[in-house]
Amino acid sequence: MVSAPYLHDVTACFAERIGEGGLTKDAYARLLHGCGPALEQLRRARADGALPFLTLPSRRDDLGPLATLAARYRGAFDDVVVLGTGGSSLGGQAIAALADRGFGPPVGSPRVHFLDNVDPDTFQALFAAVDPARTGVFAISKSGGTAETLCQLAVVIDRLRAALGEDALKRHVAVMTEPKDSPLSRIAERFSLPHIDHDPGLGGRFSVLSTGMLPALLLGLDTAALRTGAAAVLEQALEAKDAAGAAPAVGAAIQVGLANERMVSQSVLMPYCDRLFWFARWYRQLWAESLGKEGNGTTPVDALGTVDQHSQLQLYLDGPADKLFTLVDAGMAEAGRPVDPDILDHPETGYLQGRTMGELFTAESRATAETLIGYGRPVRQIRVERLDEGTLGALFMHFMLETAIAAHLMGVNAYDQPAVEDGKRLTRRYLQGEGVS
Ligand SMILES: O=P(O)(O)OC[C@H]1O[C@](O)(CO)[C@@H](O)[C@@H]1O
Repeated sequence: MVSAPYLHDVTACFAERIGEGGLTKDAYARLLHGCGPALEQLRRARADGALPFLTLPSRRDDLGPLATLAARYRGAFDDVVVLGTGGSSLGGQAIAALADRGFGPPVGSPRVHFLDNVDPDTFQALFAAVDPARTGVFAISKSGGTAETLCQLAVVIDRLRAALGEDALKRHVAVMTEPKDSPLSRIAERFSLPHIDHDPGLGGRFSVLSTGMLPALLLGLDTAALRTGAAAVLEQALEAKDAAGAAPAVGAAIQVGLANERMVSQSVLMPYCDRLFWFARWYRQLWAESLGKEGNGTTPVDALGTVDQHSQLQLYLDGPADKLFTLVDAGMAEAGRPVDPDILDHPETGYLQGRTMGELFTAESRATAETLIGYGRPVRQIRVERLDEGTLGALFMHFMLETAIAAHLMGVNAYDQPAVEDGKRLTRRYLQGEGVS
């Protein structure tokens, strides 16, 4: 059993059963051995700053400008719209879900809306719902050239300018992008918008501890705790005496080993916690875009317990045996009020009487894990005692490291996404009129 600060029983269910199925103990040991150089590479990258996602957890100096902007936005606006897509949006959404469960933000915070698509209907609905004078905008794009984000921003600026005048834009709109000439940085310059630098070495899907900070600050979350939780997992993994003691390395070896043996082609992340719904979406991009290269990779599937027990579990148990399951238990066993037996008094529901919702949640998570194991499916469980900024930061770092190490084992570059460029080129050609009848 491997444990890290904040995360418990990270691989327990499966690591103890290696050798029972197609992944032999020898093959697993060889992969674990291969994690040694991967960890060494990460140590070096942290020391020389080559991978900023490894140095961000211990930094605080970059938070100043974000805190200043967040304080101004909190004071001036009822609604803040975060524009951007992929890694420039999903991390922020995963963090925001900690504070806003969909029923409104905490007292003193604006409503934070993430618009990551270019559906005109959604934008129409947004403009109908917000008061321009009380609305702030934060556009995030690492490259500064993503068509969707530029189109979103152009549309929003147009609406704000019409409502408030051009001079007001610099108070209502800010951007986060690389410090270089780009379509986005030119817009910022032209309208004198505040510009927060996006670290050029920080790929979008590894940027959550940077791009997610403004949403966190707007919603009154503790950004230092997010980074401290990430730092604890990083420290534990990189200082472990061998790969077997580094939970992300164990996770990577299991995932890659099962894929090599053709035992899995999909990786299902199923938290039992609504607040981790967006975390699973964030993970989906991280795993897919980092590893899906040259025929490698497994398809990440984001699921939610208990909801998907009632929609996906039949397939998971009795469909193709091609999935690895990672269940996340967010320590809610004690939460909620006990069910009053006076209200639920049917003899068939005696098992619920006096039990809390949290107990039902936890029993279902355990029952699902054991049922999957009973069907011979590879399962691992991650337990956090309590979901908060620290444990969420820990989860982010665990999966970023696991992905980086898996990429090393597969021999692919985790930090690029060359194939998606083809579709972008074609989109540009269509919009320029080529091939459009
Ligand atoms: O932050 P940017 O540069 O706008 O990119 C957004 C997203 O688009 C991608 O480049 C893929 O098209 C992702 O890797 C990235 O997270």
